[in-house]
Amino acid sequence: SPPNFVLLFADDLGFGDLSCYGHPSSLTPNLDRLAAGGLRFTDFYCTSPVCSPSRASLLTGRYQTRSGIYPGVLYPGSRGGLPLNETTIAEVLKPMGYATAAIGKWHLGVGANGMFLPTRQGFDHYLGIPYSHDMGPCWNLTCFPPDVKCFGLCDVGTVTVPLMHNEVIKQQPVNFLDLERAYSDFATNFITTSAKKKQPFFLYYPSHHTHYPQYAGQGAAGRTLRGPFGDALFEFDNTIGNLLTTLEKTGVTNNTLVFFTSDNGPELMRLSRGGNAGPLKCGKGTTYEGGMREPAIAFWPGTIRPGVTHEMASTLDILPTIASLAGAKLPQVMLDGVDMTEILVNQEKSKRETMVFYPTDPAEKYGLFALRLGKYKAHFYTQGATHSGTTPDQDCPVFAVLKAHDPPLIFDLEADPSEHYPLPLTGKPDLQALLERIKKVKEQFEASMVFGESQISKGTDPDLEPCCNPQCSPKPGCCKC
Ligand SMILES: O=[N+]([O-])c1ccc(O)c(OS(=O)(=O)O)c1
Ligand SMILES: [Mg+2]
Repeated sequence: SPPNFVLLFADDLGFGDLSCYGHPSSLTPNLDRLAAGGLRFTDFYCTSPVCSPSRASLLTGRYQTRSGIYPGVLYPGSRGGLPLNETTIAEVLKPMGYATAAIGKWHLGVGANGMFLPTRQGFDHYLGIPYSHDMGPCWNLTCFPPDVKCFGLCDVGTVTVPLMHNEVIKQQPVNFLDLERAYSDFATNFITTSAKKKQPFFLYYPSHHTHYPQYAGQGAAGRTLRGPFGDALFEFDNTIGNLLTTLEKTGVTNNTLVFFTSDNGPELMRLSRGGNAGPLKCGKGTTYEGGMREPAIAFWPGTIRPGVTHEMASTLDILPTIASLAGAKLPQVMLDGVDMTEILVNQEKSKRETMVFYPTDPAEKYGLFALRLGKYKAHFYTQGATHSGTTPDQDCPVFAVLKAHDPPLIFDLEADPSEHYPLPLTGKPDLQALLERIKKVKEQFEASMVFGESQISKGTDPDLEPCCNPQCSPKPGCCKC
């Protein structure tokens, strides 16, 4: 019978944040269990150093430049969103009879009359906050029990954060202390209902954890050595435990692929309340490894043998892989992802030889900033980012201005995963040959790339911000239910 899929997507979680990736004080027993019983990736990439573009690529198998989710991210009042003519993983699976649900952070558009929401993109059910939970004032909201206010101000001047059920606002502002329990119950009910009906299901759970401002309810707050960030991560891990228990109870564990990864690198700017990129350079907002190499785990007892793979793979590859495993038709569009079933099932080599790195704000005149070819990473442009500020590495903060490199900086990521030691190209014939290959790959990629109309350049309209009592005034403060 066709396999079920559970796609777990963390927010702003770094390559070094999980206990099974070496973090000394994080507490992630369920993710560690997935890693021990599944395939842990060491070279897995997202496609953008920030949220919305990365999520667009995950759900479509296409770079964000093709679907138009660039530059930057979507906001509560954005006019644009993931174009409805893009085919999401949910839409690939619906014709095969799958039940589909999305729970958590959408961040691919709300739009007029909720036209871009998950229920319009192939998901039967949605419960969540349609964008980052800092996109609304949080200084007066409770993030930890009994009444510890959230850290920082978040975005003042827009509506408070809404919890939506399908296309209806269920709560505004959301109560962060009850949120994870609501997500967990919604998810376990969805799994149980589908399993009882013997209907194959796709559960997409893009958690808000561990995005700023961190929050955690009873049972997670104060439970980890790592403090607030660790408690938020522990709450996410606990929900994952609930999902695994439900898969067991409903007897579908051996017929379900669980895949975990994260949307972009950690916010180093939050100091000890931020994430950790491990040995990788910089973090969120940059095209260094710390901004785009993510933790990733594939779990499917009886089908995927436990182990670690160093093969290169990406969020782009998840749609083609799920389509192949479900026997579903691929969308007839230019896909950038490749099927990685052979890596999962036979620990084969990856079909992916290259990975392209776009910055937060891609532009046709610059094109890709960096690319990886085999073990080599070439940077044609480098730039720091606000989200990667406060680290001792002077390449990471926003005052590390845009710099072109011709010839590109080239690193050997197997000998030097931290991108410390650029290879000396002069007088080395074999490196000159490598440089030529890299330039050829870049040319071919850029020739294939057609930038779709920017959805984010359509701007924002305050009237489009989700408001639970739209007739009220004065906006946005009156939107409370
Ligand atoms: O890249 N950005 O321009 C950007 C702006 C505001 C955010 O809150 C943000 O963070 S994100 O939404 O979690 O990616 C990113
Ligand atoms: Mg993010």
